[in-house]
Amino acid sequence: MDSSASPAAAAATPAAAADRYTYSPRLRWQPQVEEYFAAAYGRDRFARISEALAMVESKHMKGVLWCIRPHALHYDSQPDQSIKEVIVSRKCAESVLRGAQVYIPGVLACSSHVEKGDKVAVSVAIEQPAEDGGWTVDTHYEERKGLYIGQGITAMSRSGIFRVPHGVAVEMTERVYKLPSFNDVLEGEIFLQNLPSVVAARVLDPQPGERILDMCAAPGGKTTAIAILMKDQGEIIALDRSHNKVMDILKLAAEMDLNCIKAYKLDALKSVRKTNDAKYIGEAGSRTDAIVTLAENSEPCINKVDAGITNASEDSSTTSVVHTDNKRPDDKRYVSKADLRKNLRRMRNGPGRNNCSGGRVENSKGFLPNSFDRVLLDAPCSALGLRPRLFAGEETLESLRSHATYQRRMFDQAVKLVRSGGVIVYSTCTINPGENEALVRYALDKYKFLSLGSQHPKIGGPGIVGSFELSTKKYTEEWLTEHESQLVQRFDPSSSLDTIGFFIAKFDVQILASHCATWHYQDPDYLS
Ligand SMILES: C[S@@+](CC[C@H](N)C(=O)[O-])C[C@H]1O[C@@H](n2cnc3c(N)ncnc32)[C@H](O)[C@@H]1O
Repeated sequence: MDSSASPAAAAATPAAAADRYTYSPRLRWQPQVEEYFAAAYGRDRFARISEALAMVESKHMKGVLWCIRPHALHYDSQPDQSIKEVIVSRKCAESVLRGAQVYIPGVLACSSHVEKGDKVAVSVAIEQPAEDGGWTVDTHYEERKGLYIGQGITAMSRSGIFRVPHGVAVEMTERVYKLPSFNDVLEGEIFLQNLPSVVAARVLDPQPGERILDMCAAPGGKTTAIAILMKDQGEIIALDRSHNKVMDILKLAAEMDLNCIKAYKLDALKSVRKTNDAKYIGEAGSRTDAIVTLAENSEPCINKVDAGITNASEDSSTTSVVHTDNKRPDDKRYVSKADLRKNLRRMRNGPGRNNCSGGRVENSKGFLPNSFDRVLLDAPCSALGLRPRLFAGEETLESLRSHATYQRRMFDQAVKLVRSGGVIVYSTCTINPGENEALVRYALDKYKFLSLGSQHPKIGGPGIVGSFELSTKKYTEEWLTEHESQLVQRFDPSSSLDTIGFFIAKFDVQILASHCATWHYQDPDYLS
């Protein structure tokens, strides 16, 4: 925070002031990234996407579309007084645009002589290109035209703002986006979600009684949407690697009175349980390997166990005995009885909130292969579809590629965990084809038993066709064929739906006839 900084003096003429106090930011990208996206989308479409990303998306509620546009705000300072202004950081501004107040850590600069209760114009300082080729934030930046986000009343004087570490600095009274606040409105009754997230849960098409894995679940928006679609019957395992975020999932599930959700802290990259027979699992390029493991070491889903063999499971004779090597009968491996008992206790106690006691969350050791009917991988990503975004220059081609690598590793886990005949839904909130279409390409090329399934509802547009080759020819990225592009859905922020940028692919897992017998064990009809 630069306490000595003072924003530039007010614009000289009323016309210049009117021009300056508008909201029309230009999103900046790293040049190579800009080239890459221009190649994927075409220059004009990418310019429109870029413009849309800097704006707040429309809200959809119960079929009602709240279409919002920034409106011009007349900043009326007292006659004969210079404009009093507060400059905030980009992150702070992105929150303010979504309805937050200006908090002290977000204030970068403040006009001199600002007292508590003064009306101030609030503008944002965004990274500008620096001479060394990097980016710099300049609170004195003279041309802060089009970076005005509203006005408010200061909660303390200028010296207070730079002395006190926390708290509200400016209570916003006028915003360029007039968004209704839903804070604490109908708590537990409604949970606001963007349209593509709701669509992703529906595309998964979870059925009551099924066992679902939500690999990256926090804060639980899609998890709870899935639970509602399942009428709270069945089991949803919701994972996140962050303890506090798992708490958020459990809190949301409790608020919404959803009992079929079990949330665990687990790194999704380790979500396939390491059993001693891991060598059978193989690199799942071949489905047969994975299925052999299931046949020998199946962990039926809890609801299905409930349907028929609950008490029998407590009998030690039902403990799964796994021969890892036929030539060495002594070398038997047992799935821990303690784990089994713990699972049974959990079944008796009921799922959901019981997982959360005294602010602690359960860790999970992972899950057995082929043990889920459906898997949702709402992957951590570059988030280049989230709006409003005021700067995108921090992403490089290398950082985008590293997101893609991470997602592929997670997808590999999803493939191992889903059962034959099951479904995987992969989604991201980024416009980056490297994390979307290129992931689909990777999946279809690597796993021949996967195919793209048709999606319902389908309201997004098609995927991107073709490939990208970096001019140095060291890097090529393959996207989709024309046919495949029609099966995925892409939410383009610049389209008339006016949503965040989002991508959804649905994969159907082929049923392999030669292993049908394996699935009887998991079939609820068979168990009951
Ligand atoms: C896109 S958000 C998920 C949003 C969520 N599905 C929803 O609808 O509310 C991605 C989540 O992945 C989690 N995450 C990132 N890396 C992870 C990992 N290796 N294992 C598990 N969770 C991870 C992050 O903590 C974050 O909460």
